[in-house]
Amino acid sequence: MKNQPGPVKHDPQKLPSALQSIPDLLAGKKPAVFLDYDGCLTHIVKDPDKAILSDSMRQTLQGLAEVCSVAIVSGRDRADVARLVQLDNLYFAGSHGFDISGPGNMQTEPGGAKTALPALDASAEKLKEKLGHIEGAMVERKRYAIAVHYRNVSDSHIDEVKQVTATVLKEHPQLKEGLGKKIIELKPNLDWHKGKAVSWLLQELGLNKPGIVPLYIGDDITDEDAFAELQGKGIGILVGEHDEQTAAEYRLESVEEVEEFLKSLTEHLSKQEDV
Ligand SMILES: O=P(O)(O)OC[C@H]1O[C@H](O[C@H]2O[C@H](CO)[C@@H](O)[C@H](O)[C@H]2O)[C@H](O)[C@@H](O)[C@@H]1O
Repeated sequence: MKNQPGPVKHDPQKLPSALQSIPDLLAGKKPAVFLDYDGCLTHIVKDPDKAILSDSMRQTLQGLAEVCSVAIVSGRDRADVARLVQLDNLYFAGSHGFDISGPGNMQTEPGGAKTALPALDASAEKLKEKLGHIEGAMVERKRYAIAVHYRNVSDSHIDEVKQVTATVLKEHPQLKEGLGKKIIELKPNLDWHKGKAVSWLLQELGLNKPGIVPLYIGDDITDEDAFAELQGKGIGILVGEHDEQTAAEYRLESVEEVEEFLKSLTEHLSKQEDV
């Protein structure tokens, strides 16, 4: 069997700004908008519980969801991100896409992650026990993932956090490692990620059609799966930058630019509807 070619990667700094490109991005089509949460809709902060959505971003999302389909695709627990966003006309894919809900009582787990629950339970307990003495280390249990946070750990203890996490991971082949901004994640060792969740939603919502262009906006390494999945079918927009090359094709500088972009997109679509 021939190897599939990988996604085309770009230098984030050289990407064109999505803000100046809305008509080009849409090319006369209607968008379906997929958004990451942390670092995209809210700034990265020290305490994950303090990453609160601003009222103005909430209003912006609500307005956009009135003119096109909008989904939040997050590494957070689905219930957590839904509670932070507080809008009922959006779709939510939590635990990196393993746990999906939406309007009309949609609630589903298409990645088949249930089998990983015992390993996740055992690992979370072990990690809490083994990392409890390290100041600033935090174990965040999501339904289908665990994030080990080291943002608030002193430099001299970060290696210990990484080593403990690697040891626990090794004991559970049902789980695999994921990386993010100052976190190491333990995720079900399955062929499922944010990109697959986006494709699943497009199919399920009847959005796989020529008149629709899927847009995915995110800032982190885990968003690369979605950017790659959309190459040739839609458009990835990277917010800021991470440490690697990106499969996104456009960029936005900051959370503020994400909001400006979403507002302009809503305005553009509302004008189209008035015609
Ligand atoms: O996919 P996302 O919606 O971007 O979620 C990714 C992770 O976001 C959260 O952690 C990150 O944001 C925190 C708050 O700003 C920050 O303290 C942390 O260092 C970041 O890694 C969340 O806590 C994780 O569960 C998500 O996986």
